[in-house]
Amino acid sequence: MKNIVEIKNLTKSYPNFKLDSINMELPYGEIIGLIGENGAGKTTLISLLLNQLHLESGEIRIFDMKYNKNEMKIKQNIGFVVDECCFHSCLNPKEINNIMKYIYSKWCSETFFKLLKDLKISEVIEVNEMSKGMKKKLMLAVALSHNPKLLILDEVTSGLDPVIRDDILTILQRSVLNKKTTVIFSTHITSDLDKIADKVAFLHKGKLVFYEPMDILKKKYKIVECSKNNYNIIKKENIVTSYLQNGKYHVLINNKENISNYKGLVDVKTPNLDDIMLAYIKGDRNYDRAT
Ligand SMILES: Nc1ncnc2c1ncn2[C@@H]1O[C@H](COP(=O)(O)OP(=O)(O)OP(=O)(O)O)[C@@H](O)[C@H]1O
Repeated sequence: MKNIVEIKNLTKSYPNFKLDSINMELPYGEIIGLIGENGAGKTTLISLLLNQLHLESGEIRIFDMKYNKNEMKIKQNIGFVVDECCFHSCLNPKEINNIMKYIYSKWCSETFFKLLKDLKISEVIEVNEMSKGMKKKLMLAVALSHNPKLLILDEVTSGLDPVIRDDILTILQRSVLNKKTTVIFSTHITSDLDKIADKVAFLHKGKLVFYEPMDILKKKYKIVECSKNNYNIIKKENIVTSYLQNGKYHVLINNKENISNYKGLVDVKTPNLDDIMLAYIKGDRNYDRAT
């Protein structure tokens, strides 16, 4: 099997939200970033991948297995970090190590204590004495200490200072290179993805807008800023989405458009992930979109 995870037509509904027919394949040894505005469905998708929520329809296969009969086998090979710290507040890392030895067959105390040292977490501080960032780092150390094939991380770098964030990104990259681990992580810090992601999945209102390799994304779009008159000279079939802000049109176009035709009439730049997300989200809100 060439994919570590296969998601087919995955759907989950709440009264005011639907994660809608998600299809994704996660290959071995890649880092996949999951982006989207607040409430887009990232945590819902991650919870489904961890079998913390029941899916309504569709299928998830991990290591070519489904959860219904193989939960233990699958979970032995997954490391995860979720938003809520899942350890009892009275425990310290030394005690957590003693518990994890019995939970994970491939648990490695040496790796765990080395990671705690690298991440500057004391072995004897109790969870209730830890800051939010320290709890995140503890969860990451646990997630990485049983040699997982798949890491599922919900906002692992949020609330952490830039130095620790950089250390974590390096640890993740190393893990992928050395062990062919696959990482899927949700984040609002798109610059972290610029540094390490192989692919990016963008969720918007429960739908997967795109799931693309980073290098292709970088070549696929341009952002054009222009007046309304000049907006009208851009070929409509090449406009992906657009919005009006501060009297200027911001237009996400696909790279087929020959921008040199409009020299001097529009400002053109290569968008980063934030620009692409903003264009989709604001364009969708119909901020006085040009017609
Ligand atoms: N238990 C629940 N009951 C009803 N609605 C829910 C429940 N959990 C999540 N939702 C709704 O599902 C939608 C998606 O939430 P989710 O937490 O997956 O978004 P997210 O992309 O992770 O957002 P954020 O970036 O803010 O963490 C939201 O509209 C949320 O209100």
